[in-house]
Amino acid sequence: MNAARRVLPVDDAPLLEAERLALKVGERWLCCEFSLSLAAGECLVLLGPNGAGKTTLLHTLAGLREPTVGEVRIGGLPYAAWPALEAARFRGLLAQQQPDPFAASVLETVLVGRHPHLGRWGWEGPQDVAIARAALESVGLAGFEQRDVQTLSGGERQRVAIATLLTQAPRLFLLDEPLNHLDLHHQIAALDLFQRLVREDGAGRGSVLVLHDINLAARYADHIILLDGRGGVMAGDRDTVLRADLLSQAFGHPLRRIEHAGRAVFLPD
Ligand SMILES: Nc1ncnc2c1ncn2[C@@H]1O[C@H](COP(=O)(O)OP(=O)(O)OP(=O)(O)O)[C@@H](O)[C@H]1O
Repeated sequence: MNAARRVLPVDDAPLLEAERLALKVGERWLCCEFSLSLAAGECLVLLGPNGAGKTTLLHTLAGLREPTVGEVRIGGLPYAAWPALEAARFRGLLAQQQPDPFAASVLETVLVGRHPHLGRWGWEGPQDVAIARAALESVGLAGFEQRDVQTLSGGERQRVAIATLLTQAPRLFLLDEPLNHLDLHHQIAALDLFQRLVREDGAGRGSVLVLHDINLAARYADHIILLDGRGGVMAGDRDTVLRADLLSQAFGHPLRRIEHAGRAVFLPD
């Protein structure tokens, strides 16, 4: 092995760090300076009203756009230090939309997740197919392999997208509205699945989720970043940020907090 080759990631570094980050689109500041650090085993949820900047922030954390101010690091190093394929094995993004311009089978679509892992010639082997099949099974889509993705329902297509990300098998999951199109059962199943993966001992995984449901955020998040849509950011542990007054201000609608079975529930007035 070439001794000069950089070893990624840095030992014991947090999965994800943002230092003194601030984001601007056009003339508008989406968020003022804040910092975050996500360790293995943790889940961070991004909350805020429409247009507040959640997707822009997630894409910045994914390395798809430069921060206006500050720095993002994964595994202890800025994206510029990561070769693209190694970064794709470390972090994976579930995008908000899944465009399907061409006909393709569900299995072919899910196998796209293996690309960062393939050898020089880019052929998928039996092991890659087995990983893809296991991912489809874990989202309840065993038996859908040969279906054309263009014929799927919205919820089925979303679960194919989740299976594609599982097939990619990154350590850091970045999920933009992963519950889009999912019914209640599949919403909980998807969040439980990612929680299990993140909490698995020794796996070194973590997750960042954009959610619209405050109660699901209260149930699954360790940390919350709440964008108020006016450039304000509240970042911290779940119980520090999930306060009725802060949420009411950010969403522009009064909310009340109720304790039920040891769990905080937020109800709109
Ligand atoms: N290239 C751009 N030029 C101008 N404005 C932009 C650009 N990209 C994003 N925006 C604006 O930045 C704001 C934040 O967008 P973003 O998609 O990050 O919001 P969001 O919180 O994810 O919203 P939603 O909950 O509706 O999905 C929006 O008002 C959007 O119109």
